[in-house]
Amino acid sequence: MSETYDFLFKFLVIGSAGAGKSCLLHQFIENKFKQDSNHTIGVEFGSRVVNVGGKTVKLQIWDTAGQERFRSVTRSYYRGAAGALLVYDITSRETYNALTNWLTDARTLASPNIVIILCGNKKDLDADREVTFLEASRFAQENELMFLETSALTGENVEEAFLKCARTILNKIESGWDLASNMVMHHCGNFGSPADLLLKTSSNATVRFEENRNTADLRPDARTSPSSSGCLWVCKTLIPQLNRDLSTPRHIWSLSLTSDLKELFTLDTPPCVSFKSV
Ligand SMILES: Nc1nc2c(ncn2[C@@H]2O[C@H](COP(=O)(O)OP(=O)(O)OP(=O)(O)O)[C@@H](O)[C@H]2O)c(=O)[nH]1
Repeated sequence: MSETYDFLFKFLVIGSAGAGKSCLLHQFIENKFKQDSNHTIGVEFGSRVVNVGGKTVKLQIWDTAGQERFRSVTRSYYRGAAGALLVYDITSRETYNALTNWLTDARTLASPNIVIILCGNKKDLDADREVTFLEASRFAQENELMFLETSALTGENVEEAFLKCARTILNKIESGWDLASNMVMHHCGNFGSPADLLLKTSSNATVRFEENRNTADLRPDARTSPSSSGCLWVCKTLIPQLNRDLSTPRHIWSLSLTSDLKELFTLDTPPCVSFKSV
């Protein structure tokens, strides 16, 4: 079933094992507490369409395993993320102490511009608290993070955390944040359907597709008419090669944009398109 939305953002939920990442995602998607949550193995995935400031935004959320042994797997999912919930458990100083490492991963592997909200989870267990609100809010301020204390159990601030992050990304895009000047979208993986690949750009942007050193400039006449949120490029209809090649595992291609990418990536089926700076 197809859904329509103005923007799609890839989100990550990162942080140490047991902090409550899977429960936060479950509360956000299902609106209830996940009983008997087990350790995540590798990566899990959920999505929800929300309304942010009058725009429809699809959040494509990747819940990563916090256990160290999955670190190399989860790291490969960071690319292309526009936002992240960085989660610690307020009753566990150990999970708080690990925040700097998670933050470094997010900013180096996703993007230095990634919008991050720090979530002090298990707010309902205030009596067992090991990390004060003040201490964490200072850490957030020093590291340019937004901050909320949440409870996946009661649902307190869960919706707010995701929406606050989405709102900040949207504000940045709408105030002309050029997320992708000199950026190359880069994919190495397996697509379900190339029809899902869409790019929104400003009306004067040009897009170049590169594959095995062959390049093809996308034709301006193949764009849909400019809308308030920019031009929409539907790559499937523009580049016949995409139909063939995007479903090949580990096929590598890239898209370069001259300017003004309005939307980071738009794919329904994971793994999604990601990008890197050049
Ligand atoms: N009291 C309380 N318990 C919570 C809350 N969130 C999660 N838990 C519990 O904390 C434990 C770990 O939760 P998970 O969501 O599985 O933790 P995780 O961060 O996804 O762990 P990994 O998948 O190993 O990285 C489970 O026993 C949950 O029931 C919360 O807000 N309050």
